[in-house]
Amino acid sequence: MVKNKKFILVKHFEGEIDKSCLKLEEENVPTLKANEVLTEALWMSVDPYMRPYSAHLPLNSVMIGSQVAKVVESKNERFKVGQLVLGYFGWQTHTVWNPSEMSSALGNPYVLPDFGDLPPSLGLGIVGMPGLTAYFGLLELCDPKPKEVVVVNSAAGAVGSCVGQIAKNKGCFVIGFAGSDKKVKWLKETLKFDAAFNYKTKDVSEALKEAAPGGVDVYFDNVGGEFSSSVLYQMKDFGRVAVCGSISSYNADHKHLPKATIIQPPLIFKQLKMEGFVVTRWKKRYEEGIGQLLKWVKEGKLVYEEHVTEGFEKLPDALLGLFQGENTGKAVVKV
Ligand SMILES: NC(=O)C1=CN([C@@H]2O[C@H](COP(=O)(O)OP(=O)(O)OC[C@H]3O[C@@H](n4cnc5c(N)ncnc54)[C@H](OP(=O)(O)O)[C@@H]3O)[C@@H](O)[C@H]2O)C=CC1
Ligand SMILES: CCCCCCC/C=C/C=O
Repeated sequence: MVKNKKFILVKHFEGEIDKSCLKLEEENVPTLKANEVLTEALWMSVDPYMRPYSAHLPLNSVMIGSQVAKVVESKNERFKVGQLVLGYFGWQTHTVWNPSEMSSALGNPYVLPDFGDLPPSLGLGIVGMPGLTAYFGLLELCDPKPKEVVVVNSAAGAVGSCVGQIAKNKGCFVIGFAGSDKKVKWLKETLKFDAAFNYKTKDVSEALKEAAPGGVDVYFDNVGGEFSSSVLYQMKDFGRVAVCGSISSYNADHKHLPKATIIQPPLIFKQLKMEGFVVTRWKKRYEEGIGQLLKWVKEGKLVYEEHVTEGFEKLPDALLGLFQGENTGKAVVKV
């Protein structure tokens, strides 16, 4: 009998990720019915959204998340044994699913395109949801032009590293912020960012005055809070701001949220455009985005890094690691 291992959310997180909120269970995998598919997870994703989105997950549900999985049995002619699929199947090793009954809110499971020699785990990262977030968020909301100054934070992470590289490829002057000197070195030396700073040791306003004395045209925000207030005061007139993430506040108590400097003065007097977004807005264009991102990776125009944690049982540690800045590039778990 095939066994499914799964992590159940037994308590909602309060404050930092607490591993005891997740319980590992095992169950028998049921026999397939007509039209059903059985997949086995190969690579699992850990993403910051898991912290805020899990607050709405009913207790005792399988923890949310996407995975790259292999079709191991199929009674559905659209999915063949051996194919690799990307699906939001949650934190479980084996999933029985009926393609015609899957929810489409996040985008339905799809067969990965041909990655050639590239690892299939990229389907969770630069050629997956984080890459799409960078691609659509930056290009659709910020419309960066050659020579414009683009600032991105969490810049050595999955989304940020892709944002900075797309902006570089568009001919922009790119400034990244990350949480360690090692990450800063990677941004400058490998990703060829024009400037990069460790926000833990360098004041953000001072850094921007040094690197972009004329001001910032585009700000791609992954962090929020006081960091963002600082950047907004350094924007040029008619600057564009994509509000992608707010990881600095995901662990905060929503009844006592941290305060940040007010942002209305620069928004008004610099006539800024600031827009929040969720990547699923463009789910009808995912195929286009994935095709473009994969092409850029194959052409060497996008460089990727992965932070791999070994072992399904280590998923909670890997999720916690995101909030401790452990990862350079995309954090994934090899099952
Ligand atoms: N709107 C959308 O549709 C989407 C939004 N997102 C958002 O994009 C952001 C980046 O996601 P992703 O690229 O997957 O994750 P990352 O790969 O960037 O990993 C998270 C990183 O966040 C940084 N970080 C953690 N805690 C803090 C903190 N308190 N203050 C500042 N930085 C912190 C750490 O880097 P460091 O060492 O630099 O501190 C860490 O490595 C997140 O906010 C996420 O929610 C992601 C996907 C879709
Ligand atoms: C419940 C799965 C959500 C997937 C969409 C990701 C959007 C991320 C937003 C912020 O991190």
